Amino acid sequence: MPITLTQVARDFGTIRALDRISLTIEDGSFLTVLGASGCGKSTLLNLIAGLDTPSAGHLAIDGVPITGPGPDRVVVFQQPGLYPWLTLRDNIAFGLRMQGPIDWPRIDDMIGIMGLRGFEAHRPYELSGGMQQRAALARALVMNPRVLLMDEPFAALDAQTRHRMQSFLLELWDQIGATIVFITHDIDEAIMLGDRLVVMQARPGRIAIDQKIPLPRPRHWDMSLEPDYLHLKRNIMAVLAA
Ligand SMILES: Nc1ncnc2c1ncn2[C@@H]1O[C@H](COP(=O)(O)OP(=O)(O)OP(=O)(O)O)[C@@H](O)[C@H]1O
Repeated sequence: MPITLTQVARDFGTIRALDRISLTIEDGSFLTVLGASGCGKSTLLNLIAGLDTPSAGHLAIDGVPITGPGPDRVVVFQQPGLYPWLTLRDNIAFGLRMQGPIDWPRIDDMIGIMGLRGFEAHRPYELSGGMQQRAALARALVMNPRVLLMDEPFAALDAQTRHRMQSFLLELWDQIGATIVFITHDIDEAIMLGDRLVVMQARPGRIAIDQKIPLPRPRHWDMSLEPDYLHLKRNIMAVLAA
């Protein structure tokens, strides 16, 4: 069952951050949301996460109104936000503490999947940026969310690490089958990752493009030289420049 947004608006004082957003996000799909700074991307994500409430319209998941955060929806931010005093393993387990006894074998499996084995006892400052972000992703995934909300999760990484993390996320998504809503400033990242792409425009924040990405999976970077890809990218650039 999908996430549905119906005529959603969000005002901050006189600023209309989002205006009449209607969107259906299919279960298990990968939606990328692209737009210039200030067009309401984070506001949209926060509403889906239940961290904020709309000024008008409504949001639902499986037809049930979203009234607050829930364990079915987990957010991954640009900054990994690991606790500096905890080891990598304890950081990853942190979210599960609230839910009763920690399933340590599951934590250790996730550490393996993330390629972090051997670093369990390290503190965040002893890890590279990419490793910290993988730990943040692991911390989110051990919660077994149906929906992963990602707010520019790779924006702070260098280009190479970013490419590695993008490929890694696609492989992971293939295995976990969660719905992903992924916010980015980066056109190539938006096209390369998503099944579907929403491009937003600012003041007020509105959907300017909402379309399926016509590229087969698995994705490869050399697809970015194909005519379909370049055509889509050119259309998006025109909208972003408008
Ligand atoms: N808590 C808030 N109080 C007041 N204004 C806000 C608040 N949150 C967002 N806004 C305003 O709403 C608009 C949309 O902000 P939002 O952070 O959603 O944009 P964004 O597309 O995520 O930007 P960026 O890419 O820079 O993160 C902006 O004009 C912002 O100043």
